Amino acid sequence: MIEATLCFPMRSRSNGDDPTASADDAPDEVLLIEKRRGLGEGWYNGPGGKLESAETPRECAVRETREEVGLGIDPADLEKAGELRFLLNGEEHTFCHVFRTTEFDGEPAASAEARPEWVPVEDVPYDQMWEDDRLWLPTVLEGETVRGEFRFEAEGDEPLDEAEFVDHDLETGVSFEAGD
Ligand SMILES: Nc1[nH]c(=O)nc2c1ncn2[C@H]1C[C@H](O)[C@@H](COP(=O)(O)OP(=O)(O)OP(=O)(O)O)O1
Repeated sequence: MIEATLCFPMRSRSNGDDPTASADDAPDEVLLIEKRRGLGEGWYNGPGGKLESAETPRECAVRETREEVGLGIDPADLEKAGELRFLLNGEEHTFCHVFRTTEFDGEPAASAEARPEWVPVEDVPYDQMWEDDRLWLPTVLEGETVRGEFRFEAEGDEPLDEAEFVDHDLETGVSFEAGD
């Protein structure tokens, strides 16, 4: 079983040039990446990746976001927003911790792994993402929490991103342990 993370940096568009903007405006843009290699290559997602040994999910999300798009994040500024379990042919394939943050340093820059892009929340390209994302990501981008299980079926040893998405269970408004 793979343990992995996804991180969704968010900002408020109106905090740019708009003189009527206030810092309290709800975040309405999310930083997505076009993934250039690995699982889900060619699709949009948040920065993220697999945990390295002795790393916590928070540390992994911070490291992957720095490596993939160059943003600096304090682990304490990550808000836990979801836990997703991906099953392939009935077996647990990946357990993914989802984080959201509005606090980060720097400007996103492309890397060998990822091309970053700020996207208005209402324009998230769900047709160019994992099929399960449309089920849980809108809730995460609204500031809520999710816990889900997503079942994929494949013939032979096809990877998860070539498998067929068959069904799911999803809960919203879940609580996570402090420090998760
Ligand atoms: N069904 C799914 N929906 C989704 O939105 N993201 C998924 C997903 N299944 C896997 N992921 C994400 C979680 C994690 O961020 C990433 C794992 O992909 P990879 O194994 O290719 O990791 P990386 O490309 O980051 O590789 P490393 O840098 O070697 O860790 O894919």
